[in-house]
Amino acid sequence: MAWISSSEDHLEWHDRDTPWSTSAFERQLKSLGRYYHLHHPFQQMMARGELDRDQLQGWVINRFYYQISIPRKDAALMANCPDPEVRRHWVQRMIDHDGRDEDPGGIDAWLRLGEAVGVPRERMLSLEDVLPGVRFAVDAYVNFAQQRPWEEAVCSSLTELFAPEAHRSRLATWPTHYPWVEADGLAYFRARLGQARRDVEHGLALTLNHFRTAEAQRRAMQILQFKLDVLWSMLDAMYLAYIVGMPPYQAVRDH
Ligand SMILES: O=C(O)c1cc(C(=O)O)c2c(n1)C(=O)C(=O)c1cc(C(=O)O)[nH]c1-2
Repeated sequence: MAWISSSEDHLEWHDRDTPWSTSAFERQLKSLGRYYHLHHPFQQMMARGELDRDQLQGWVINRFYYQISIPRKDAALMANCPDPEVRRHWVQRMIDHDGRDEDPGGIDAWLRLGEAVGVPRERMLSLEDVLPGVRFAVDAYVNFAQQRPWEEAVCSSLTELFAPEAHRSRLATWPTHYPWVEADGLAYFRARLGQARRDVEHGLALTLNHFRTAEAQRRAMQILQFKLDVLWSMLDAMYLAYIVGMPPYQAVRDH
């Protein structure tokens, strides 16, 4: 059985050689939002308040590996990009995560989120509870940015089109469902609402401008689907470990 990332059945084409107009291309990219990790059963459970403390902690711990990898991904993209105009803009993403001067940045905000859900900094920084499947998925994203042309790496960041809805959902549901999480911990999600909007305007404009032929636009759709696969696979690994109760090597340990 083919899963969605190997199928183009859901795309609307006039014919395979005619590119979409810019607005149709944008619409097609946005249509992939239906595969965003917001709709994964793990995040659906999170939004319904069905995760216990260990499961919520597991998500925060594993997502930390994503958080620390994003600026490495952005540095790789910039290393491949000869255009100073793009780099001047893009560098802000690294500053958002790594911080500068008085601003401790997004990685630090995620560590504070960890503390708010009861995970000490040292445990999160140790990365020892990061699941192998999450590592592989996140590393695939960093490798992609290292190995592919920078415009493809820009396109791969476009899942951020859909991220504000995920942040908003957590801000809306956590205080009710997880009242034991200290409210300050949610600052990361709040900060991302504005940052993601700014980032995505830039990334989308670059993508719409660069991928112009029908073939290139198909490639852009595949790239965005690849990134959706990264995010979905991370949650698959977490679901298996924390919801099904089958972390790696469980079967071996049980014998
Ligand atoms: O919490 C989320 O659901 C979520 C998703 C994504 C994403 O779609 O990749 C990002 C973020 N958050 C995020 O906070 C963030 O800084 C970010 C950067 C990027 C990227 O690909 O460059 N994605 C995301």
